[in-house]
Parts: sequence; structure tokens; C-alpha cells
Amino acid sequence: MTNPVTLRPADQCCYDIVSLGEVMLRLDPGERRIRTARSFDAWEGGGEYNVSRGLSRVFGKHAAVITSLVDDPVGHLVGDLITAGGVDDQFITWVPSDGVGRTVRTGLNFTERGFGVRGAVGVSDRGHSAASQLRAEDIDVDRLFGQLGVRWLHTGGIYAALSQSSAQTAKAVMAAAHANGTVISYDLNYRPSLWKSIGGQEEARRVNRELARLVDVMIGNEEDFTACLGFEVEGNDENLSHLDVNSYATMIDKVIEKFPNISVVATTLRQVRTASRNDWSAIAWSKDTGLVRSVERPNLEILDRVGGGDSFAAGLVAGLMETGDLQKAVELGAAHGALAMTTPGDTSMVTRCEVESLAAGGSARVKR
Ligand SMILES: O=C(O)C(=O)C[C@H](O)[C@H](O)CO
Repeated sequence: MTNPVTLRPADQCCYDIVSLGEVMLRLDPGERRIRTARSFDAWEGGGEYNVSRGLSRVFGKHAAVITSLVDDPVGHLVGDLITAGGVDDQFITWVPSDGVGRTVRTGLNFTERGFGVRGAVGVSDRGHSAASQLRAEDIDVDRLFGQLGVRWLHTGGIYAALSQSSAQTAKAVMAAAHANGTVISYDLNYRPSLWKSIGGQEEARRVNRELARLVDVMIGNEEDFTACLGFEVEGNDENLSHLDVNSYATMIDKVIEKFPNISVVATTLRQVRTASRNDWSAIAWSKDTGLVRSVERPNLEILDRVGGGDSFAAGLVAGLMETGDLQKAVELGAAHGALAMTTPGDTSMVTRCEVESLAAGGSARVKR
């Protein structure tokens, strides 16, 4: 089995995985709603970072994050959560506080889980965040990708949407990674709220198409390839109430034709029956294997859906890094994503053993 991606040898690299993205303070009202909450749990979260955290905590990989935080107590709380998540903080750029957050701040993300007929809600408060102002010159890419060595870089469409400069930063970091033989994955992660005031979907497509030329492993959910890259999936209705795998296969052919640099395309497929029950599976493609599909998990019970896609990506990356077998990788990703959605917070609280057991068809029988 040939690995669809060519990885640098582990003994030549300080890091298995580095993410580039914003890390926000996630404020979570638990079972309550944001609008009526009186207390919040604090976690850290960010689409790109969550992948590194999962790879570190669950799959035992050496991980780091490239981001920026404000040098004040809120920034340091996020920094503390990052190191507790097993992610190296040496590539965090700390910027001085202006005293009130007028020009630079640490992003906040209020997230409620939803239940049954009430969908999950995310309200971010992240204008002028330090991460959105991070510039390529702030990052010592020669040291990171050249001297220290990185096997895999993960970034994506959330970071690219933060500001005009963040898209440029993403491009420069991806180019440096590519020049040093680092595999690059990119999760399209369409967030309409981020694009709303900076050109909407048209601008999202322009930016993501430009960055797609540097990507080896392209990841997205059931709607991202249409929203971010403009590839329609035949038969999808507005509510994505029917997801036809053959139509995705046709769409992936078009993606590869347009971006021949891409070696793997991976998509999570989620049909939302209620906020608490989703049909969940994933598909992936490489030239050698064609389309592979994970086990389908109809009516999967969900406690907190946020971060499910990131945990899928972490499992997929771990599987490709360790086995090069796309079928195994997609199973590991889908199982990790499913388990991550059984606990609160963006990231998973499971062990590798639990992921492997579920991927191999294990049940939820009590263990004691
Ligand atoms: O919207 C964002 O920027 C986030 O990163 C919030 C969550 O962490 C993300 O949606 C999880 O995938």
C-alpha cells in the first residue's frame, strides 16, 4: 500500500504536526443557553488548533501551534489551556495589550450545544484579534520548517477568513512548509459569519481557491466544497437532507481535475436529524484507492457537535502518518469524530484505545 502523501522521516523532524490558526477562549453555558446563562465553562478551541490537540492528546504526536495571543490574563488563560492540551507554545506570538482591547484582543467564542429540535449556536466575539493580525514576518518559518522540521502542517478556511492579512500569512506559511517537504492539510470549514463583511461567499471562493493550490490533503464537510470552492454536489438540497455518495464521488473528480496537486480529499457526511441525533460517516479519495468510505453511523447520539470535524481530521492525519492506508485512516477519523461529539468542548476526551476499538466495530458496553 503506497501512502498517498510523502512524509518527512520522523527522526528528522521536531514536530509531527503544526497547526496555523486562531485559538479562542470558548465560553460554554453547559445545558443552558447563552442568552440566559449565569455561568460558563472555559475551554480553548479553534478549528485548526483542535486538530493538533487531538493528535497530541489522543494519538501521542509532537504538536505545536502557530498563533498569536494578547499578553494579558485572558491571553495567558488560553496559553495555559494550550499547553495543558499537550501543544507546544513556542510559536505563539505574544502581543502587548493596549489596555482595553481597542486594537488587539484574544477572541472569545460563546457556544451552546443545542438539544433535539434546538440547534447548536455559536457566537464569536473576535474582531481585531491578535491571530487575525499575525503576519508572516512574525513567524520564523525557516527555523520551524527548515531547522526544526515539521512532518505535517494543518490550517484552513477559518484562519484564512479572519482578515486580508491572515490569508496572506496562510499562503506564506504554506509555501514555506511546501518548500521544506511538509505535508499540508487544509480544512475548508466555511463560516458565513466570518466572510459576511469582507465580500461574502464570492471572496471565500477566491481566497480558498488560491490557497488550494498549495494543499496536499483537502478536508471539508458536506457543504464546504460548494461554499468555499464552488463545486456543486448534484442532488443536494438546501437542507442537505439527502447525501448521495456517488454525487460526492463525481464532485471529487472535478476537484482533482482543477487542483491536481491534491493527493487526498476527505469529507465528513452529516445528516442532521435533530441536534442530538445525526447520521455520521466519512468518505475519502486518493488516486490509488479511489473512493473509500467509513462505517455509517445512523442516528449517532451527539452531546456537543462542535469540533467533530476537527477530530475526524486528527484521526485521518494519524492514520495516514502511521499506516498510509486511506481506508484505515478514514475509519480512525470517523470514529474519533463520533467519540469527540459525546463530550462537551471542542476537543475529544477519549483515549486512542477507545478510538481504535470503535473503529474496529466495538460497542458501548460498560467497562469495569
Ligand atoms: O469559528 C471558529 O473559528 C472556530 O474555530 C470555532 C470552533 O472551534 C470550530 O468551529 C470547531 O471546528
